[in-house]
Amino acid sequence: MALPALPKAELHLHIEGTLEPELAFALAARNGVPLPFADTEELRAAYDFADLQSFLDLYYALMAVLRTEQDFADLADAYLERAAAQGVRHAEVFFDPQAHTARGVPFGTVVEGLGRALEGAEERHGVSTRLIMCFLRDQSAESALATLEEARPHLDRITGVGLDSAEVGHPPAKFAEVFAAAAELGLRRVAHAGEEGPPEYVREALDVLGVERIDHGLRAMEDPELVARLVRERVPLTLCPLSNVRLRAVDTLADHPLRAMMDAGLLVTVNSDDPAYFGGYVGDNFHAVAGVLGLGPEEQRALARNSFEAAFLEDDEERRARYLAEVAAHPRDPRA
Ligand code: HPA
Ligand SMILES: [Zn+2]
Repeated sequence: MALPALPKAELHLHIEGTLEPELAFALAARNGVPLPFADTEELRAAYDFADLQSFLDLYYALMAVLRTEQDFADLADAYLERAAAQGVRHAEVFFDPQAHTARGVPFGTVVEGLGRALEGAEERHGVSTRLIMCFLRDQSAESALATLEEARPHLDRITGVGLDSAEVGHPPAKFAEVFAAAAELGLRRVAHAGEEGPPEYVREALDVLGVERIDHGLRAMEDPELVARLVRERVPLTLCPLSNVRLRAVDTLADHPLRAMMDAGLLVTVNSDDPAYFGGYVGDNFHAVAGVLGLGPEEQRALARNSFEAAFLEDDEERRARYLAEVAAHPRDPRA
């Protein structure tokens, strides 16, 4: 008998990156949107990325099939079902509103569709949720500010803001004003930094944007002083091992610094980033690193605890305590 999946929170997940080829083709048919691929097999064959940008090009192109509130609800519900099957009890979900509004899909269509699926997730899948709106860092600061304005009527659905898309050449400081405005509105703050960009971007995200978690943060390891600070301040890092291999931030999974980061005392978590594109959901990421980096059951349990500690659950500490108790009570594998 297989053991039940280890309970965990997923904190770094782009909902548009959960668009599986089968759903992409179903939505393309439903909406009459042509796709430049003959079938799912041909589409999957395109998932051979050289770097972040080569992935982003396909990621944005495929979003063309997402048009209606129902499309966004279906996308999120499909993710939540898969995530629940891999032990996810709490999911903090990113979305990229500018990628949709730029092609004529209203902000409200996106957020109401996603919001509908997320609010039903506890009952349908046993997963609690938060929604985090990301600004595209390769767009202008003005566009980010306009997006925050569009979000105002929907803030009851949005917990925080993030920063994603092409990193190099777009330092966090470019978004100082919109992050300050988001903080004024009571929104939590995170940012991608140190995926392809230098350690300086991690420092800037903390000092200029006031972020509470760093998404990726891999390249922080090049800067021992920064590592010491991240340890001292217990800044969570949301790592995505399979993503890092697919986008060539690391050569192979065996070269991934996850274990070194744990050993350095960093508060790291394991996440899936864009699971439809990178070969696995969060449980698959756990299995892969456990096998290749030799993480035993207690180390995996520590990663699961970290995920609940790093979650934005300050408004529901009872729930956080319940999830941590589930991790503690998770049955030990008698073979381990
Ligand atoms: O891995 C990523 N990095 C930056 N931006 C992104 N947008 C979706 N996935 C990613
Ligand atoms: Zn990401």
